[in-house]
Amino acid sequence: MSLYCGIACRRKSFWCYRQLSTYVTKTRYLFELKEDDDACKKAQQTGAFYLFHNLAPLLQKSGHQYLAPQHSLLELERLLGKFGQDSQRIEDSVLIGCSEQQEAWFALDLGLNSSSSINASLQKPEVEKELTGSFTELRKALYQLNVKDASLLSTAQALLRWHDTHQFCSRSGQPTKKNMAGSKRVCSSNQIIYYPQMAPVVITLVSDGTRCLLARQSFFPKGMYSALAGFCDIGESLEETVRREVAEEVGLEVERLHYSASQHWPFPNSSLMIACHATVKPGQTEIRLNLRELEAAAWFRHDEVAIALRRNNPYTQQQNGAFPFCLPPKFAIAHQLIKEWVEKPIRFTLPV
Ligand SMILES: NC(=O)c1ccc[n+]([C@@H]2O[C@H](COP(=O)([O-])OP(=O)(O)OC[C@H]3O[C@@H](n4cnc5c(N)ncnc54)[C@H](O)[C@@H]3O)[C@@H](O)[C@H]2O)c1
Ligand SMILES: [Mg+2]
Repeated sequence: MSLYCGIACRRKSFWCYRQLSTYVTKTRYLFELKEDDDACKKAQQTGAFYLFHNLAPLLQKSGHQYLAPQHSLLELERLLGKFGQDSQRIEDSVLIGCSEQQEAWFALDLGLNSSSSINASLQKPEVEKELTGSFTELRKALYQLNVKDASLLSTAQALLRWHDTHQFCSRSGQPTKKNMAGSKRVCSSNQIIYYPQMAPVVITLVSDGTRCLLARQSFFPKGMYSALAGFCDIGESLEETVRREVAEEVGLEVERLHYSASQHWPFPNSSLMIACHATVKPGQTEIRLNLRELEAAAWFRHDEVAIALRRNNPYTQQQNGAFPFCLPPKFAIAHQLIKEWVEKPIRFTLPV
């Protein structure tokens, strides 16, 4: 990493990147691509594309892992040509990041109806055969993707879904148009700009000092338990949401709170997961389950949770009936929160 220069001068490109650290250079480059449609279109020529079909990413199996293949613009144009589509469709792609060498990464959904092309969506089996991969449900694939691909595909899916569901202005009813990068949509009749949104959600690992509280919803994979989660209501602080959600879902009063980390989560719509540890008042540990929200909740001992964490792919192992319960995938912040609780004592800072 070179020294952070702090001086941004305008030259040929939007920013002069000389002397900036790799991270700052990358960030400024992505900013430029979001602001400048021509620069973004140019970046597509040397960029890499991740393909989706109805929000399922194209993946290739390699042993027990899934890999997310990248395609060049040329390969994509050839593919669209083969299936009778014009390359105009590439304008539906969204920018999702770039490499340290400033190779821009894009995502394109070949299954959703395209706003920039009159042709219908591409048929999934034909495309899978052509690209020697399969469009796989992202939620299931998360267990077998590396963290970088999981994160990139989650961003891509969330952005593609947002564009698919925000094609009209909610004030005028007129179509909205995306910019080249897909970082916003604009209504041409009144110039209202729409930006992709995330709903804030708190996820809390409640502890009584020696045990932690895990719960499951009926749609979770069989045997999977996670920390308590809930959407922030309008007007609430993070602390108020934690206190309300824990009371609503398991009938307990949270005493102290410690912020841990945050994560974007694409399912079922974009959320910003804000992860916290919390304790309950000593002696007040009796769970009163809210059956409208949860199927089950229980206190788990440290050693039980530590064993569950060590399993490689709890989902598969649970299906075999070998273990009493399993935890969310490594990539999920719930997993990180539980791991943190198992590995080190938490210093509680915030009273609620
Ligand atoms: N990344 C992780 O580790 C992880 C772990 C657990 C849960 N989650 C996510 O957290 C989210 C919230 O958890 P939950 O379902 O227990 O929340 P919740 O306890 O608030 O219950 C969901 C209900 O809240 C209501 N609601 C209020 N505001 C809403 C909004 N903006 N969007 C949707 N519904 C809203 C709806 O009636 C919905 O049925 C879920 O989407 C889930 O995917 C992520
Ligand atoms: Mg909940």
